[in-house]
Amino acid sequence: QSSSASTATGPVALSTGVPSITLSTAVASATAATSSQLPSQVPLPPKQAWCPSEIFCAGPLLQTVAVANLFPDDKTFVDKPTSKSSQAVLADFQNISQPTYGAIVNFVDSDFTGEGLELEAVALPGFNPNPPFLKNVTETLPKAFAQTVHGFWTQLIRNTNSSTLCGSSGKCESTLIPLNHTFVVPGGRFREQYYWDSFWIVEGLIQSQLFSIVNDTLQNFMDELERFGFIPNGGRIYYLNRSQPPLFIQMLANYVEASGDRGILTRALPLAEKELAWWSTNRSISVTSPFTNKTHTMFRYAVNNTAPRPESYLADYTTVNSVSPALNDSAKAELYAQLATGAESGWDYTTRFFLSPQDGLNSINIRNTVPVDLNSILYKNHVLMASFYGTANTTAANRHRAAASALRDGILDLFWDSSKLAFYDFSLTNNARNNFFSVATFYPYWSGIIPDEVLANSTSAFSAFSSINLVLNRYNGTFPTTFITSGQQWDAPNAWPPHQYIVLNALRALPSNITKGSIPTPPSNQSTFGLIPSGQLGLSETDLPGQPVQGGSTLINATTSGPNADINKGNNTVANGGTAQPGEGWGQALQRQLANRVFTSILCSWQATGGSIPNVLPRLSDQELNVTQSVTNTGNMFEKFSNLDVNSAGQGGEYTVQAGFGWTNGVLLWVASNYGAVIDSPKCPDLLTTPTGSTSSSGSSGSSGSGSGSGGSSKSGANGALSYFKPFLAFALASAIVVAQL
Ligand SMILES: OC[C@H]1O[C@H](O[C@H]2O[C@H](CO)[C@@H](O)[C@H](O)[C@H]2O)[C@H](O)[C@@H](O)[C@@H]1O
Repeated sequence: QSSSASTATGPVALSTGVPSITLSTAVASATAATSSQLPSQVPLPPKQAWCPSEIFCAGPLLQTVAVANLFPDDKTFVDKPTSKSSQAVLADFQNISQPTYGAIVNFVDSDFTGEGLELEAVALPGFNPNPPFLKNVTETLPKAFAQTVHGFWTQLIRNTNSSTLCGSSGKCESTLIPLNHTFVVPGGRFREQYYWDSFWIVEGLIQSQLFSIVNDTLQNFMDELERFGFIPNGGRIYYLNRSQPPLFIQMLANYVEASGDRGILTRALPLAEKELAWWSTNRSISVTSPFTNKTHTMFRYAVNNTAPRPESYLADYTTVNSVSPALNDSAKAELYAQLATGAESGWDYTTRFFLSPQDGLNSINIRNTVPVDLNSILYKNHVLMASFYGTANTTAANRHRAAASALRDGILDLFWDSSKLAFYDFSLTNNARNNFFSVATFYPYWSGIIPDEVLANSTSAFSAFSSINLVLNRYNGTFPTTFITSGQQWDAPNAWPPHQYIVLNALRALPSNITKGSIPTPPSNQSTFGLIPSGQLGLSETDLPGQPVQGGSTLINATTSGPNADINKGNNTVANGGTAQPGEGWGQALQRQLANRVFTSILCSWQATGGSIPNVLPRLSDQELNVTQSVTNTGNMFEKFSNLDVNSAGQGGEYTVQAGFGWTNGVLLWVASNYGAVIDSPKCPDLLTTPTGSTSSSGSSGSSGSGSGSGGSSKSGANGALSYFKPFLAFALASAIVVAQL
């Protein structure tokens, strides 16, 4: 990226009583001399029937703007409504005689407006600043932080406001899918409603007793089911070829249980059936087990797509066109389909779904993978549907019970490895279990599937969960997505809030008779790695990611094996793991420790980026905040975290780490509500003296910790730390080189 986009930031006029949001509108910026011609382009991909816009979907206009690389984030352009009618925009594009950088910048400036302008902030009527769940939190600082985070909802509530487009003519075009009801956005570049994010947002809203917003969220999803037959990845037309992990039924169940509103089921049950039918028709596959020879109907992510994702056009175009030797058209189409499928899984992207990790993203093979998490989610959906119908409709209830039972058989047959005591994905390519360990191993427990070997006794149950013990002892932060450091955002060292929730709920699902007794001690001269069944992680101890520690004046990796590798081991507990409770078993101890780490990670990274609470949590000094380039910031609630620090955001992937952030708020509130009695005040590292300081958290997306950023993504943000930019710069540089070569 030879020049960065600048950001025009201005307050948006809002009516009284509505929280003010700041729209940061990225300004197009040429990445070469304005008079230079754009790089030559490869032939256009086929038009995508599901995405007919001639402006925002695959076609000459989008490819030309993408190749010009005007914005640090590909999503910026496709989120900019036009400022003229579609016909006028297309005519202006046709009239560009010389496609120079300058001509494309002028075109975008004159024909498009600010990203996110079709949205408006909405007040939360009757917002209660003191929700009852706060009574569950004992200590002063955790309680004050939970209350602060509860207040962040006010910054993330949106309505569609198409009237802001094109004055009163209403003929301008935007990618936003208008929604009839209020919704909650994740934050930062994610300006629209997202499917699986909403599950954790709903969990938090339930703690906050904001039931009408949960109802609105569900009504929007039901409208989408009526309109499209499925729930799209997110609220933009460029997401209309794919869904995301199907958690609608589970949101519905949690809402009905918390609010008592069974009335919603009249509308919801037929639409839930419609969603399940969509997954069966479009995403099921018959798999004959090499272990038992039984045939199971299972589910996979599988998007039909033969073009770059519009919101990541240049990224996909670069990935596909830089493979060496060059791919033919059908191989390109297959890779585009795999990339879109990765996005459908919610894990975009991860080594978990790569055929050969050394070939990286080019080898993504998710369409030929049967994922343990997706099938566990669908199993639980059927269990919940059976209970919704209950005795009022025993035929339907029995149908769902049978579907759940069949899926359970498939999950235990295909995914469960009884010698390693772990669940793994099934590879259709190799007709075998993938020997790749990830946090997805905990989904079946969360869904209520507990293998007999785990139920057998406390020793084998602990073995199945021993990786959590390793993480808490060996690393400073929370449970990583995988143990492979790849630069992809769903790999180490990134730890995502939703997954901490899954791990905690997996532990909660275990019966108490197998979680009694204290956490086992490793064999002599071994670390907690020695408690993990042989081969479970698929890595030797020394191949695990290193944990940086201060070594004199520099950072070095902690010892990688033996007892000293457990750098966070304390007396009866782990650092930032709370206080051991009388009589707690190992299951409760692991939950208490992980819940404290989650709280610590979120709070410390917020404080390190300028967060403070009057009379409870002082604002750090400018000298300290300068370390994270957060002197003018008020704290970031990050979307993902590093498991190497408790005050660091995650990194990697195709966009910079975002702040806001819906699911982080949701998980924090859920943890506060469920573990508040055992959450201690976090001990945040000193930014000036600890190794974490030099690489730790800072503003990322230009949004404040309160999640107020509704626009303005990433690199152009006011407070971005260089450490966050590095992966992107490497990617951008690679993109520029490839584009230049084309
Ligand atoms: O623009 C790239 C991709 O961004 C989204 O994915 C990431 O953010 C989502 C919102 O928080 C989250 O649901 C997903 O798990 C993240 O990986 C989007 O969902 C992708 O479809 C999109 O291609």
